[in-house]
Amino acid sequence: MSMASKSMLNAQALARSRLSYRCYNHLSKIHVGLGSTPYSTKNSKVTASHQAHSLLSPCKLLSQQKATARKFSQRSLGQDNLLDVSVDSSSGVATLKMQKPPVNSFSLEFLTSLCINLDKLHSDGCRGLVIGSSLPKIFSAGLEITEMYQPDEARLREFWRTLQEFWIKLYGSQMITIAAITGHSPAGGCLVSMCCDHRVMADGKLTIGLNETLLGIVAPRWFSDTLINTVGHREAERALQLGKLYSPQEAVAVGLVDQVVPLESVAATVESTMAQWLKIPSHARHLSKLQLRQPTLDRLLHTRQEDIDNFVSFITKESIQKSLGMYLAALKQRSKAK
Ligand SMILES: CCCC/C=C\CC(=O)SCCNC(=O)CCNC(=O)[C@H](O)C(C)(C)COP(=O)(O)OP(=O)(O)OC[C@H]1O[C@@H](n2cnc3c(N)ncnc32)[C@H](O)[C@@H]1OP(=O)(O)O
Repeated sequence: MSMASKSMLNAQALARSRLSYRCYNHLSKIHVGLGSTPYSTKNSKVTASHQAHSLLSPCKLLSQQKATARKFSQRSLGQDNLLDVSVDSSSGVATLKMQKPPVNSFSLEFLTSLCINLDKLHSDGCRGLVIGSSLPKIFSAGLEITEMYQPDEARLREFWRTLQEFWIKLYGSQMITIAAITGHSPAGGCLVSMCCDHRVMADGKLTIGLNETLLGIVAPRWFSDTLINTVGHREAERALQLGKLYSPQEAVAVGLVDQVVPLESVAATVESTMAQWLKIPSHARHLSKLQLRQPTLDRLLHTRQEDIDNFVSFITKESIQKSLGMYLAALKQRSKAK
């Protein structure tokens, strides 16, 4: 490598480390210790495997080993039972695959794991992140409905806080984020996709959209802001009210996704898109992203507690619980009938 390109890389690395990352700073103040505090949960404890992950520092470590690194070697960060995370040591691009059968629904444990892994990849200096799914035909079915149905209030609050946190981390991420949408992506699944900088969706009988009204619930302001920022105000008005689930072709037509390709081409398309984005100086790219996204992030950052209170008071209403119960029963019925 020439001296000129070395010093440019150094300057970029320095700029990255100096960049005052408002979201992360803010979050680390608000929610320190997410990675180290055992989360007692309904079904399990989330910590052991995450702490094992945090002993590794693949991006930094491996960049020092550049001379001996094989081109495109994949370094697995291991798996917890919910996520499969690996890092390409030559590019610093991480791939995070959701693997929570049957439908990658976002429970408290799952969201906690996602937050911890995002923090880890960010602090390891990863430059890019591909979010995908290991489950065929499913990106994510959105929020785990049983978290909201007949809930324990303390857990419900933690669930919503962790969802907020995940959104804040991902929407403002310093990494280049690309969603590889190889399956259905309703509600929270669509939200996660929209947080990414670029969305590649597989063609076929799949759907994506914010369908909350179909469950009788109302997407909070930060969900709708994210949609407005993605597809524009008018399209968002219709989509939110109708709970519209778009086909891949419809989604690309309104800009909800950026590319639709055959399923077998999703990985290659994501890789070539990432390669293009990686050519842009990282600090300039990230500051440009924040210029557009920070006002939306700030709106939630300034009202997090109020948003949790609103959510809890809304979701625990008898009428809303009734709607959720009916929706869950219909899902189960449909699943049984298959
Ligand atoms: C103020 C509140 C704001 C809330 C904001 C966000 C809301 C959300 O994100 S709510 C979640 C909304 N999600 C959905 O409406 C999606 C529902 N699921 C589906 O449409 C389908 O499951 C899907 C198209 C994703 C996949 O279809 P299939 O592959 O055919 O799977 P099945 O439908 O047979 O489902 C298998 C199994 O999973 C259960 N399931 C599905 N989605 C959820 C979910 N979101 N939460 C919990 N459980 C879910 C489904 O009932 C089946 O269970 P079993 O009957 O036990 O097999």
